[in-house]
Amino acid sequence: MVTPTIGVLALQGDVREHVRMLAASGAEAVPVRRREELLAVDGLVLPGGESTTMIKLIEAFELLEPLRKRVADGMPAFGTCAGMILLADKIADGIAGQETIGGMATTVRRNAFGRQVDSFEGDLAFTDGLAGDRPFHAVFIRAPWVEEVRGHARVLARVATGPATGRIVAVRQGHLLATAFHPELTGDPRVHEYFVGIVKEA
Ligand SMILES: NC(=O)CC[C@H](N)C(=O)O
Repeated sequence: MVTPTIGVLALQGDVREHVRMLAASGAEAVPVRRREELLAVDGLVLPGGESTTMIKLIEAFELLEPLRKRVADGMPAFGTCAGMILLADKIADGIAGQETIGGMATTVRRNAFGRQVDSFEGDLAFTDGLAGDRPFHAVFIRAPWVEEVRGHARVLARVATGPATGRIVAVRQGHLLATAFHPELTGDPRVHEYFVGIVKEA
């Protein structure tokens, strides 16, 4: 596939920023709101926003089962922040009964960095050659972290400084990718390019 078509789930959250980054990373980017649109894409980005709101909208738009099925059937998906929560099999502190799409063998903790450090920025060193030799400047906004990875989920990056040092903030499991931060906000296309590569391989 020369130019993959990658959808951005467009029910809530920072959709436009992802569309722009995907377009700059060698993909055709399209918003996805309906089942037929979901079925037509080669991969999907789940943006940041508010995971409790997003899952309600996903249910209201009757997308939960179609999303679960496409993810289970191998469609590459990339979740950022709230999107990372949506891809996790478990939420450590979710409001009672908060559903996820699931698929990644991870447990995430919402708003994990706490109130004082609500939002912050920092440089990350990635494994897996994702970022070459240069650190990736990451923006965290009321971010979750990954409390635990199981099975085939692999850690790609951890927080490098401060009280949260060592916390897992990027994970890959085969065709699934998740970051606790917002790579769509900093103008550095490396994480999006990496995801476009996963979609091309799939
Ligand atoms: N920037 C974000 O996506 C924040 C995620 C939000 N705290 C949630 O739990 O859904």
